[in-house]
Amino acid sequence: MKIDILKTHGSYNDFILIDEYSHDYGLNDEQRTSLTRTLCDRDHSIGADGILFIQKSDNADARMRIFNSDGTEPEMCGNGLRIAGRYITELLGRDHAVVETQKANLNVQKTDSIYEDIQTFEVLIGPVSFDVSTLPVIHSENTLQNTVIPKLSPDLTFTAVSMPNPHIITLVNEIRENQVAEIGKKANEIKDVFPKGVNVSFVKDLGDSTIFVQTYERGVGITNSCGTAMSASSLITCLLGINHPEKEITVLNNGGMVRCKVNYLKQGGYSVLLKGNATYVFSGTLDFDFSKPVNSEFHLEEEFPHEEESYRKLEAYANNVQ
Ligand SMILES: N[C@@H](CCC[C@H](N)C(=O)O)C(=O)O
Repeated sequence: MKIDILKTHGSYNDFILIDEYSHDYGLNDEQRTSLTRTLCDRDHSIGADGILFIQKSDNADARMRIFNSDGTEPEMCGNGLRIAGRYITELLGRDHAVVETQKANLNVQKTDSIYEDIQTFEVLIGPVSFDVSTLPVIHSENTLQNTVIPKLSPDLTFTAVSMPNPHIITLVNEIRENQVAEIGKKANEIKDVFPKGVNVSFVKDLGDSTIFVQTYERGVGITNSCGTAMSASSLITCLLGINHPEKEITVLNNGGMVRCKVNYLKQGGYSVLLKGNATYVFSGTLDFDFSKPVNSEFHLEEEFPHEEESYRKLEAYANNVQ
């Protein structure tokens, strides 16, 4: 089967985008899982943190489904939604779109460049909930806030929040990647605490409304960044009094930088506005053999070097802020 693909990234959280909106490839979920596992393999294929499937929607402008590199389908993806938003708005010739995701229809808007000449989109992340049943996390109280999870670590304290995919966040003085990896892996093994797994983020406050976030993603492992995790981390720093709702927070990560603004909702609760790049890397056609995925071939059609060059400048700027 011939399938067009677009390689993209949001803060170097990288995705392959497959347009099922314009092309009816007739894929079923078993095939989507097979495509994802095969193509995301960094050693033997294109490599990516996940695949974004863009589809028609009955109640929004389009629908985004995200599959993690291990083939599982999570509820949401913040960096991916910016990319889906760019793709959909360009397809429809508009600046704004409403995108159906697993738990909610979300707004995506093209906005001012986050840094010189970068395709920038903002997405409103939600619904946000601290109710432990929404992650889920097995805990004796309704919320888990600033609390030690003994099976995970005797000294780190975590806050659990769904964005609506599940996150736990800890604030630390220093981020050590091997610790993020170890705790993240463990959290995804203790199914009696996190039955559906969890994204685990370590956050360092850098002062002046700036934080650094590193995340171990459920279904992927350590990534350069995670959009819903950076939104969740911004929210947690507001709850801890380090940052403030309605004020922009700069979030640095290993893939660059985004900006988040925590909003109070009139009806109570929060949403988070996530603003950042939606960068195209290359596009091409895949000759995919579902009976023998390893035999599949990829033909490169177009590269976007100008986008990559601009993004490198943002990365250099972000490295200087740290
Ligand atoms: N990278 C994403 C989140 C993708 C889903 C996550 N791994 C999960 O399983 O919940 C983002 O940018 O939010």
